[in-house]
Amino acid sequence: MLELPILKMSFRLTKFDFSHFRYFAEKLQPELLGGAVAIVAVGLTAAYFYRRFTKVPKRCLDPNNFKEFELIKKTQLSHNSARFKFALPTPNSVLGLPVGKNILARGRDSLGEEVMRSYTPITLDSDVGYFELVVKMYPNGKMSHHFRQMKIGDKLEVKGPKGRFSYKPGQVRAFGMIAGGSGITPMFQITRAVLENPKDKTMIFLLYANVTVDDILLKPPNEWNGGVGYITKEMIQTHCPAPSNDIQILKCGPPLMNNAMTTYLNALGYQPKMQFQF
Ligand SMILES: Cc1cc2nc3c(=O)[nH]c(=O)nc-3n(C[C@H](O)[C@H](O)[C@H](O)COP(=O)(O)OP(=O)(O)OC[C@H]3O[C@@H](n4cnc5c(N)ncnc54)[C@H](O)[C@@H]3O)c2cc1C
Repeated sequence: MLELPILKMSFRLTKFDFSHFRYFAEKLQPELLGGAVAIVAVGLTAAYFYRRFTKVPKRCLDPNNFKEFELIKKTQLSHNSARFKFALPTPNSVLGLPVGKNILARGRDSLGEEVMRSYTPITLDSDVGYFELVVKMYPNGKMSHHFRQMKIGDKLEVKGPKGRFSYKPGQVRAFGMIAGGSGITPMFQITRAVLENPKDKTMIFLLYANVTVDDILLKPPNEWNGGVGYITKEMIQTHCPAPSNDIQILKCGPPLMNNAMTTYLNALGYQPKMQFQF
């Protein structure tokens, strides 16, 4: 039986505070309405001129057409994974990918046949002028072949955004994340978005399983000393938020792992709406 090392992290933050919004709602009086309309009008005019005269970053993705992006850097992370950095058309461009969404990449397998696969950039739209993918390449993988062959200056065809998951700050009190191998990428992207927004108080608990320690993607540079073994029902119980309407468990791993996690989560009382599989 394969032994899977497990990386566990938890980010403890406090509940979102809406009290100041409630204060304004309760104190709002009819005589203030004229002033409010005037303020809204001034606000809309300011927004128009802001958009007209400032450089709003250009979004690059097209959901219907593949667009080409040039590979500008490739960093080998382990024996079978690498980080790919692609340039956007201008230094001010942003990819235009909402948090939680993914892209479709098109390439050629070893027989020259067209192949398309989904990937989740580890960058956000706060990263201007480029985007990055972390890709795990399998020995006989079709798209893996394409990525293995890519050289600096080559172009990758990409379209999107795609995906059923959408993320808004404060939509849940806590996320439990269960990832395997390259399934860490959507978790990484969402975690970055939460941690980089000081107003977002969402708590995050991560269980991350890999075949060997060397396979752990995006791990901190210092020595890793997590647990060993498959993710069990008991680990979920210990490390993930308990079933509740204000939490969600996100799953992203190989099919067998996803199926096992769904069985455990169901048995632990997590209703389908509390689970999401990428
Ligand atoms: C929404 C979404 C986002 C994704 N984001 C990323 C990402 O950011 N980075 C990334 O590296 N991958 C990501 N993937 C996986 C990616 O889409 C491909 O499945 C993966 O790159 C393998 O494609 P391939 O054509 O090389 O392999 P295939 O030719 O499809 O398969 C070849 C072999 O690899 C095995 N294999 C394929 N995928 C997996 C897997 N996930 N785990 C274990 N074994 C597997 C198959 O069983 C088979 O034996 C994502 C998948 C989805 C659905």
